[in-house]
Amino acid sequence: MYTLTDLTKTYTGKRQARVTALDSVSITIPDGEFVSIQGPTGGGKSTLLQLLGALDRPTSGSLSLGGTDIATLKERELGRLRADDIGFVFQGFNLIPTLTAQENVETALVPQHVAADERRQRAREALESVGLGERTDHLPSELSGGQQQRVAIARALVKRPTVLLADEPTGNLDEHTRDEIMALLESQWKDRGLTMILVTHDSAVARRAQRRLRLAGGHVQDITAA
Ligand SMILES: Nc1ncnc2c1ncn2[C@@H]1O[C@H](COP(=O)(O)OP(=O)(O)OP(=O)(O)O)[C@@H](O)[C@H]1O
Repeated sequence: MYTLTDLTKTYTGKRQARVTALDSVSITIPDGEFVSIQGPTGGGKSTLLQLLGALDRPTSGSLSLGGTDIATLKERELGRLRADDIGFVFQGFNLIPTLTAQENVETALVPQHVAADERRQRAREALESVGLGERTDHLPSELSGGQQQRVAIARALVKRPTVLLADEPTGNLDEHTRDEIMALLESQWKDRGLTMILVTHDSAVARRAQRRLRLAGGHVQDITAA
């Protein structure tokens, strides 16, 4: 479970004034929940996802995942948390263009020191689970956008995380492919009992979540019933 208490993040640039990206946000996200986050540009969505993903630390307040306070972890421990527990999916897929689908998925297991044989086996299974068992030797440039996102989802899930964070995962896809990717994410969420947190500008996507949050001006609001 995530517990956020008075979570605040400010950025201080060299020349610009201080920006409060998140302003005293307090929410809990139970294990296994599917949450969507919407809101205007600059509202703080990416900042929140970065904190939830242990990619950055809050300025003040606390953020705990399963009882571990992320704000107090050392860099190495943050790295281990990211490598073991948190899968990321991005709008732009972020695949390595010179590696095949299979190799891209295997890279997620390197920080976990999984032996090469097991890496190959698990990556193949992950690609099969996203419907790409026949495409393991293709380069990203040889795959469609939807297929590339499937590889990225396999890469996020092959390490068996407890949390999946997705930043506009369907932002680069047409409506039909968007629906296919959402169906895939939802089936993986159910099968694996993941906590899934998804940032989106697309209300059709956001409505599929169990709980809908809106972030604007650094403040969070529950709009599930809206
Ligand atoms: N590294 C940074 N340095 C300074 N200001 C930043 C930094 N990152 C974000 N901000 C500011 O913090 C605020 C929140 O930004 P954030 O990227 O979290 O919003 P967002 O809701 O994800 O927006 P978008 O929908 O455009 O991606 C904005 O005012 C932004 O300019």
